[in-house]
Amino acid sequence: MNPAARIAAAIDILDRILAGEPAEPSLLRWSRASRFAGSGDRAAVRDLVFDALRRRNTLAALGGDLSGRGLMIGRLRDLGTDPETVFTGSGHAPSPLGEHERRMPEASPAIDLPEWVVPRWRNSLGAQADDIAILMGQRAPVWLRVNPVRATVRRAMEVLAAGGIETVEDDRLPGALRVIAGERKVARNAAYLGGMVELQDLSPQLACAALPLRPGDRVLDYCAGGGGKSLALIGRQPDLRVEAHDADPARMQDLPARASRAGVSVLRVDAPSQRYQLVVADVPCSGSGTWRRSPDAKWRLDEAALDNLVATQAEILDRVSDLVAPGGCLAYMTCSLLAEENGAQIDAFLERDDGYTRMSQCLWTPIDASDGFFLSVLRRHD
Ligand SMILES: C[S@@+](CC[C@H](N)C(=O)[O-])C[C@H]1O[C@@H](n2cnc3c(N)ncnc32)[C@H](O)[C@@H]1O
Repeated sequence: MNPAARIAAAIDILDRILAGEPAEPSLLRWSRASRFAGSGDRAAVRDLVFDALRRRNTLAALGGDLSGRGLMIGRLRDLGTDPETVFTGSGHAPSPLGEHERRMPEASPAIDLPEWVVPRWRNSLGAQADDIAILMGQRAPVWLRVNPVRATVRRAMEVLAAGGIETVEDDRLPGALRVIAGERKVARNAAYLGGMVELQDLSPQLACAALPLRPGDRVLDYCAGGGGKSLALIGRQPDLRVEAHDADPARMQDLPARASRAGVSVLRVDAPSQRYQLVVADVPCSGSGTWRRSPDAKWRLDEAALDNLVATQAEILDRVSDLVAPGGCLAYMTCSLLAEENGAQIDAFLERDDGYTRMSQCLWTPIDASDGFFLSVLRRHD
């Protein structure tokens, strides 16, 4: 496919997404119906669609319309390319620009967030709010966590490099590697398949590194999902006894294979009833800190869904508060940047439950780390 044909494909997919279809199924449907498209075409079309969703308001303003065509016209203008050179109608290129599309719209600065989110975003992030919104319009870097059970950092970097994946270490955390070339090859690389590295963004790695852990501690990962936090914690302290729980056990189905690849063991528990030295609650959230990875989610979230998430988070806090041993810690985490899911949620919990003291609290953002990620560590009184 030539560049114009890829843009034409992205226009069709974006129109379906704007009509309400989720992004991944739309892309999959297009891939299945387009056997002629090679892997390079599929990756390029995916990038066009996701780039457009990340900066939807900006590109729609530049393209004069919130539609697949408007977004692609806006993207070309943003890149300094005259859209008429691409929208030619010849071959598989999109049809020529209409009269209204040819007119360059008056520049109006746009923030790439849903309108209802903007006041909450600014209220949560203060003076950095608009800069963070701009960073959320860019592609996310890929980060790896070296698993010390399987390899040294140097060895992991060598195995990755042998497969064409270049990485650099990061001053903020030993064992965190930023991928600077070959991102798409990671899942097929021997270092990944052999458990030397896991895909994990820098910010949750920093959060896991900040948790208090002692050899032999009993730890509960209460919202374990695929087990990213469990594995990161055992990587730091292999003598932990980690148990994983999730309200939806199917979410943990990959955990045994991931743990065995990493050379560690994690016990899955249906109904935790013991007391633990550390309980991690990596609660369901808006994902607003990861919107550059899943920009579709940014436009699909609505106020009612956010209210439901905030209520679920409060219920989880109330439920896990009794699972922490006296003197132990509760680590509340979200990949959100919104105060109501983060600091305000913890303030409200501490008002309801006087058995805890806040030990530390941190919000990482793309300005100082990578994805937006929140951690609050609370200590249960003896
Ligand atoms: C942010 S994800 C967890 C990601 C995971 N910790 C990781 O690192 O891969 C939140 C998880 O919480 C689970 N969940 C939702 N409601 C829950 C509840 N009431 N109790 C326990 N887990 C819940 C979801 O099924 C989901 O897997």
